[in-house]
Formats: sequence, structure tokens, C-alpha cells
Amino acid sequence: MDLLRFTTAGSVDDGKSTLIGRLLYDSKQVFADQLEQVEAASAALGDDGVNLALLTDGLRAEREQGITIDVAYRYFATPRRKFIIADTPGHEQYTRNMVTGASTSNLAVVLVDAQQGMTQQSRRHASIASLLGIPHVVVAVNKMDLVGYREDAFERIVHDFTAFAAKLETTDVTFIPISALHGDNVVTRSDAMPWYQGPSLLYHLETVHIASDRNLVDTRFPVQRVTRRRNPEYRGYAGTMAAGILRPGEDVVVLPSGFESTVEAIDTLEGEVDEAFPPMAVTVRLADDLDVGRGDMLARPRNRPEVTQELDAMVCWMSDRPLAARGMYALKHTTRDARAMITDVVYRLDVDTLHRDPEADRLAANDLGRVRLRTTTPLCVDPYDRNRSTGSFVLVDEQTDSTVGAGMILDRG
Ligand SMILES: Nc1nc2c(ncn2[C@@H]2O[C@H](COP(=O)(O)OP(=O)(O)OP(=O)(O)O)[C@@H](O)[C@H]2O)c(=O)[nH]1
Repeated sequence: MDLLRFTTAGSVDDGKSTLIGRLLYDSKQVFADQLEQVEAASAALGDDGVNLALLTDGLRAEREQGITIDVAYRYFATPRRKFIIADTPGHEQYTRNMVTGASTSNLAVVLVDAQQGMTQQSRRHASIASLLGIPHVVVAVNKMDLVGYREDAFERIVHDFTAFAAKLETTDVTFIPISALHGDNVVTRSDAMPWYQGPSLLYHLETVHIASDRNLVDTRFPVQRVTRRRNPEYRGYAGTMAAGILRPGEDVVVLPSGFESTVEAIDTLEGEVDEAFPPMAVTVRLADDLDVGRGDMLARPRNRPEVTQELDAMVCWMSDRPLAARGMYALKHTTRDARAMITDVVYRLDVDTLHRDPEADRLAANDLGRVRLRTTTPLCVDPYDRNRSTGSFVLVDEQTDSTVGAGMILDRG
């Protein structure tokens, strides 16, 4: 069964918690003991019925105990699909959280309050979803009950959002009018909005076509480690397929060294396989005895990533200490660790207006901007819009060992 990863984005009080609670509750993913707790807490607050936001927040608190996490991953399944929700609490660090949660998402649900309409925050969330290359966006127009379930309220938001999204690269945008509180169009279709002919949110999540979002063209296999098992002659390269397809008998090039060989066999825990594709974890054996190690990448001789020490990237900055030219950081890209120096801050992007400020010489926490970097060792990279996995990296502060930036590599053309 396939898996859809999605993230939710909304401003404070748009109803994110209520929506997630509703999805879990109506698709019967809530355990009896959790439900009892929430019913008791709801009653204590004077709510009749179940306060769904409490349900989500309760699960959140449970997860957060003792560990600082910015993104809680929540799992649920229906007969059609498995789901992972990257639930991003906290309002201060929304850009950072959204970047963390969204970087592997297939889809983003952007909540817009039907009464308030498009806000600066909605524009920001749409911009970030687009920059992160999330292939599918759902605009869930929530609290339709507060506008009398009127079509014109919904249409106004569709119109405003579409006008703004025209400036973005996101192509697949679906609008769904919902009431998370009452459950309209969340799991089941609502009778309250006969003018809406589309699917419920859950049905859309179950059926949106994601198979072709994977890049099966550019073969990329970052080597995680060299394994020697079974016998002394056995030497395999273990890792996870980042893109493309790999089959025994095919020619490969090892980068950055440039040595070429042929795939002899592909092993998995279940035995040998005829082909490997993302996100399979496999061990590749080559016909020749080459010097291959962690951080190297296998690709096809005629379809290679760029091997470079100069990067142009959009960076989302997450640290209170600003990013500025000449800063040095540890850089993690696929399985390779390097060090990088910021050589230039090209511009800072205002995600509300999409205006570029070329005068900016630094990025503060939650800023996005274009920077140039030079790395100490060569990296095998693709543009992010071609391949999210070989096109992204993180920057780590070497003193505190904390992640301070997420980067998306741009095509320098
Ligand atoms: N009338 C109405 N109220 C709603 C709806 N959805 C949420 N609300 C209410 O809006 C308020 C905020 O909802 P939350 O789910 O806590 O929203 P949130 O702030 O986005 O959630 P988090 O930031 O994730 O904690 C609560 O009082 C909800 O009951 C809706 O569809 N209709």
C-alpha cells in the first residue's frame, strides 16, 4: 500500500488541531483510552461532545515529553493508503517548522479561515510550499459554518489564492470548503454545501496521484557504507536509492572519482532483486574492485549529477545567530559530510510579497534567501526542482551541533 506524507500549515486559530483531530477521529484512528481522556477534558471545559483540538494537542504533549521536537509525525491509515502527517506546532518558528516538516512531504494542506480570507500568513505558507517543491497543495477553506456555508465566501478565497499562486511554481492546487469542527467535507461529503461537487479532503488525500512525483529518470545512489559480510570476498555498498532505477548488468560511474564499472548484483534483506528504485534500501555489488566509500555516489555514465564545490542555493535560516558572508558551517548532503563557507548573500526573499532584496547581507531566523557557498570537498548535486534528495542539504553549527539552515540547490544553468 502506498504512503502519502503531508503537512498542515495554518495561522493560529485557523483550526489545524481541530482538523487533524477530525481526520483521526472520523477515520477511527483514536484509541479508546485517549478518547475517554479527551471526553473528560472536554466536559470539564463545558464542551458538549468531543473537543477535537484537545485530542490533537493531547497527542502532541505526549510526544513532546522530555524531548524537544519541532515536528510531530502522526500516522494513520485507511483501506486505500497510509498517511504520515508532519504536524508542526508552535507559531513563532513557523517557517522553520514548516521547512522541516515539508521537506519530504508529497502534499501540503494550507488552512484558510473562511471568515478572514487570505492573510499574510496564507501567502507565506503557499510561498514556502512552492519553494520547497511540494508537488500538491490543498487549500482547505475552514470554518465554512461561520459563513453560512456560502459559495461566494469560498469563491472569493479561491480567486484570491489563485491570483497569488500564479506567481508561484506550484501547479496542482485543489480547493476544498470544510468545517473541521462539524466534519463537513473532511472525511465524508457534506449536505450543507450542495454547490460543491468535489471530493472530501480525506478522499482527495486517498486518491491524489503521487506515483509520478518520484524521479525515476536520474539514477542516484549515495553510498552509506561499505559492507563485508558472508565471506571475505563479499564487498557491497549499502544505501537508499535517491532517484532513478538501478539494475544488474548496467554500467555505473562512481562519483566524484569517475571510475566506471558494472552492477553485478543488488542485494536486499529478502535476497537479490532485479531492480532498485526509491526509496528502497539495498546493497549494490560492482563487478570491479574499486575504491568506493561513504559519501560517494553511483550514477549512470551518461546521466551524471554535477560534481562541484560551488553551490547556489535558497536557504531557510533557522538560527538566532544570523547567516552572513564568510560564515563557516558543517554541511550534510546525502551521505556526505563537508564544511562550507558562505561566500555571498545574493538576496533575501520576502515570502509575503515575493520581493527580492539584493541589499540584504544577512539572513535572520525564519528568513529565506539566496546564497552562494563553497565546500571543502566536492559534492554530487542536482537542482532541487529536479531531485529533492540530491538537491538539498542542511547546515549545522559546528559549535553547538545544531541544524541552523536548510538549503535547496538552484540550477546555475
Ligand atoms: N466554527 C468553527 N470553529 C472552528 C472550526 N475549526 C476550528 N474551529 C475553532 O477554532 C479554534 C482554533 O482551533 P484549533 O484547532 O485550536 O486551531 P489552531 O490554532 O490552528 O491549532 P494549532 O495551532 O494546531 O494548535 C477553536 O476554538 C476551534 O474550535 C470550524 O470548522 N468551525
